[in-house]
Amino acid sequence: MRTSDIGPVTFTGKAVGEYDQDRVEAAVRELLLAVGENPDREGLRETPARVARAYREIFAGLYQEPGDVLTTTFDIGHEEMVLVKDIEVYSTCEHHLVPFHGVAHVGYIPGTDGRITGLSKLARLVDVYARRPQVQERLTSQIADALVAELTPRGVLVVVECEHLCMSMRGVRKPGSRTVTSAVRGQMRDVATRAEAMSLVLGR
Ligand SMILES: Nc1nc2c(ncn2[C@@H]2O[C@H](COP(=O)(O)OP(=O)(O)OP(=O)(O)O)[C@@H](O)[C@H]2O)c(=O)[nH]1
Ligand SMILES: [Zn+2]
Repeated sequence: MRTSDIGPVTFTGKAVGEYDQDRVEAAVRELLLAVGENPDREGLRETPARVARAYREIFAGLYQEPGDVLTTTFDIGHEEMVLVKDIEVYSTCEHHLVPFHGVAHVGYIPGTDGRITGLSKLARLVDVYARRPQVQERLTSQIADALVAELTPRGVLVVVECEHLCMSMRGVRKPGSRTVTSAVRGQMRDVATRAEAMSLVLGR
């Protein structure tokens, strides 16, 4: 567990083993057989290997830590809010293993040392947690807690808005519905600060 001036932080959801390409390939072949398909027909012959390569990418975040991407920090003495909006999110619902996708808005107020990180690093951090089997609420809070631990900022706000294909293409079948989750830490909890951040998020 790591701590920061905003509070204790735990990270969960990392890989418990190594990515096993051969095993994924065998499992996809088995899945195709189980749904009644013929994995040896021409169009499917390469599919298990292809899916195994794709899953390596889709679940790459299982093998990364926030510290791997929040590598570049600058001490420029900037103490005001920094917000990156509309960071594209592609993740995988851990209940049905189908995608959910949308955008994340990530904002923070630097600590008293004025230490900031590269803007692209915020988007990379989103990917670390999105590229895992996920639920949207955990994705949102993990991004916030990682920023707290790595940057010791005075405040953090993360808003994630996604459409879940498990709700669109199957099940309740409600395409177009969007789920909004937020995680607020430290001084971003102050009513006026939070209102300023939310107005920046919503002012498209
Ligand atoms: N809170 C939360 N729920 C999610 C997320 N992704 C999917 N779900 C929900 O997880 C629930 C799983 O419910 P179950 O009843 O176990 O599964 P199911 O029978 O396939 O449910 P339906 O989707 O309603 O058909 C569903 O209500 C999904 O909408 C997420 O990111 N956060
Ligand atoms: Zn789902």
